[in-house]
Amino acid sequence: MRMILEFEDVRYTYPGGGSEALCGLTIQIPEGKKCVLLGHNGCGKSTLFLHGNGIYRPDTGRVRWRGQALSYKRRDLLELRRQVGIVFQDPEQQVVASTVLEDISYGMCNLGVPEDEMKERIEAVLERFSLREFAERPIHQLSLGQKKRVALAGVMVLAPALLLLDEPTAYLDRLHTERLLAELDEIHRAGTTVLMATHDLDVAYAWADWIFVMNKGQLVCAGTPDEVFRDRDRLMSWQLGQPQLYEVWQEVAPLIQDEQSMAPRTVAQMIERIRKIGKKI
Ligand SMILES: Nc1ncnc2c1ncn2[C@@H]1O[C@H](COP(=O)(O)OP(=O)(O)OP(=O)(O)O)[C@@H](O)[C@H]1O
Repeated sequence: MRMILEFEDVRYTYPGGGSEALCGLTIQIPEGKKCVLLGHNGCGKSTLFLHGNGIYRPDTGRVRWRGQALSYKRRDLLELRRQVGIVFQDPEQQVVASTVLEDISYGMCNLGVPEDEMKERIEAVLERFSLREFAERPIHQLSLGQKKRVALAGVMVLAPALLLLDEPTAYLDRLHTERLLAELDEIHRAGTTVLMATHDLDVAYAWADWIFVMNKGQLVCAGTPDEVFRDRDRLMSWQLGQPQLYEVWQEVAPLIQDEQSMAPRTVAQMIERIRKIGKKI
């Protein structure tokens, strides 16, 4: 597995912030995966992201992009930020211009993308994120969910190699959560590595193919969803639990004598497995 972004023993304390936010964080983000980052409030997820595109610089330790230690020179940082896109938890932090169109153009203007190419990319992104009808709309007239889409579109228009998303499903209803996950699948299929921080264990379980768990500024676990969610006591010690579907399956599998090692990841998959076994009985 090739690593796209790596942290090696990174320590970071916010100026005047008291205790360390990252306490020797070592993590390797594999290229081409759909990754999820779990961890309780304040364990350092956002701080990791802000180191990932060089907004913050470690006090000690190293961050590597595609095997190379980050350079913090202005020009190198601009290039890094084109490749590592961050979608913040709160779109108000991110969506800065007065209309959707202006906002989506903003990053490309900063990078000096030629006008023709800019137009092409904007068209593609408006289409892809179903934002055409909002293009001329003042941002303040949009709902929170719509602002989140604009923030994602504004990052994706730069075609990053790695997309870091901070709690993208927070405050979204079920339909919009499913729609977002489908869009992230699409983004991933088109070649972008995705790392999503979330508190929603069910979303993590249904969507991720690789999961990281952070606790108190360090990485404490990494693996497939099945590996990570197996040990309930360990998860509880990090103030996490198990996804609902996984918990239900632990009870159901012995009853229907399903011995496959992989648990189902969605309700639809679980129903299919139960039906199959039912037919045999
Ligand atoms: N600007 C700041 N100044 C001082 N301390 C900060 C600042 N931002 C975050 N911290 C502290 O750094 C630690 C890590 O915070 P961070 O926001 O990275 O956690 P998180 O895992 O993203 O949390 P959440 O799940 O609540 O979003 C926390 O103790 C937090 O209080």
